[in-house]
Amino acid sequence: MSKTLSVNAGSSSLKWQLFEMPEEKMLAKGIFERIGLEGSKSLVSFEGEKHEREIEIIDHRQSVLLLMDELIHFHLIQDFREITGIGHRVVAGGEYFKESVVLTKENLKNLKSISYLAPLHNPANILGIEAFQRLLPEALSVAVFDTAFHTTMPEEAFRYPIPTRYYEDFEVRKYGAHGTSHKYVAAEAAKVLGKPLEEINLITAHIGNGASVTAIEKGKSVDTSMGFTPLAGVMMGTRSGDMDASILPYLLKRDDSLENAQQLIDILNNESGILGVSELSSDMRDLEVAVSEGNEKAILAYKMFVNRLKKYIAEYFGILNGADALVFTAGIGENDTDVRRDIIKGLSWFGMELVPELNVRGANGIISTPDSKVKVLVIPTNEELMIARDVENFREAWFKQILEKG
Ligand SMILES: Nc1ncnc2c1ncn2[C@@H]1O[C@H](COP(=O)(O)OP(=O)(O)O)[C@@H](O)[C@H]1O
Ligand SMILES: CC(=O)OP(=O)(O)O
Ligand SMILES: [Mg+2]
Repeated sequence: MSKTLSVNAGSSSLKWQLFEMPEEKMLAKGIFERIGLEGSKSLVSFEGEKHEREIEIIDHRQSVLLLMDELIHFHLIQDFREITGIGHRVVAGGEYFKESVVLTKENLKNLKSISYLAPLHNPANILGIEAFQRLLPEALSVAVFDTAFHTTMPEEAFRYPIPTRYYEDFEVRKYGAHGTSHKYVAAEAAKVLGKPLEEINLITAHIGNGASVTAIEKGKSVDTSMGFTPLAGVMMGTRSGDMDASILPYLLKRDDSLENAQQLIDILNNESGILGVSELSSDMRDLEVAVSEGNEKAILAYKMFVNRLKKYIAEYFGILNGADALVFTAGIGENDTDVRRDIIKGLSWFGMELVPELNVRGANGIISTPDSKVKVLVIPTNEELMIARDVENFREAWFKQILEKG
């Protein structure tokens, strides 16, 4: 028996779970949410108890320090040495990391060199990795990549229609993200549907602060909405999603406050999406309060958000030549009944209809009518469990290696 800590740093949150492995017994879990926003808070739950406190959390660095404090404060561990394995979500692995790896010095160095593939995420992921390596130098430290699940995409999906040399010389291609989540919910959805994953096609919609839609054919990712970086695809909390690249040089010329392209990319990553259009907040809960008050910018942002999701979902019905089910997950996908209702309302032609009484917050399973040709499911994601499993896989190999060495 050993304790494994999974750390999942998202763009607006840091989620964690402490497991007893290999039993997969969840000992405690928590989330630091609305990082960098007003009203940030920490939630910790264990043994049926829930602890919530409002606390100003400026950035991911602070959330890592708070996590360390909370593990001791709530007596979840007496000593950090009880944690013998720690798994980190890392968003981008690029061409170099196609599967989970032990974070050796060499791997960490290579990881640092590809932060440009996920500028909002990889630096925060690395910050967590280094903080815990300092604290737990003996523990097995593993990186689990969002991009790994998407390595099965065919070339026609992952290439951009730009000169071939940009792919061959500079590895410009689609990598996708949220793969650990898409993979987890796909496997869980197959169980709910009572069909082998290898025999069904699914469209999974991971809608959190970052959002992506994936086309999954017989258990394999064949296309996904995020691209070279997690800036692409649907509209998000602070990210624009897809747009015409010609807008970049145009704005650089027109907007005197812009000095270089990087500044503009930062704006597309941090000041766009729901925040940029609503001029209010990046958080869907705040947006919906403003929508209910009749705020026009908020209403437009909401409509645009739903519109982009509908387009990708519809596109993937085409890529898959039909799907057995559409799966909603992540912060908005799991909790937001309005977003689910409005997406499905516009896609009824594809054979999906919701049962309003089933489309509730906290739903877990099928929420569509028995007659729906395509089932609609809500599956709470569990990236942390997937991460802990990968740590465990390495631990077995690691022990074997030690035994073999005698
Ligand atoms: N009850 C809820 N209703 C609507 N949206 C919610 C609810 N709970 C969380 N969300 C939204 O989920 C988003 C965060 O999702 P999450 O998956 O935690 O993000 P990330 O992992 O990208 O940081 C925020 O926009 C938040 O407003
Ligand atoms: C890749 C990505 O956007 O992740 P998150 O949704 O956790 O920000
Ligand atoms: Mg997330």
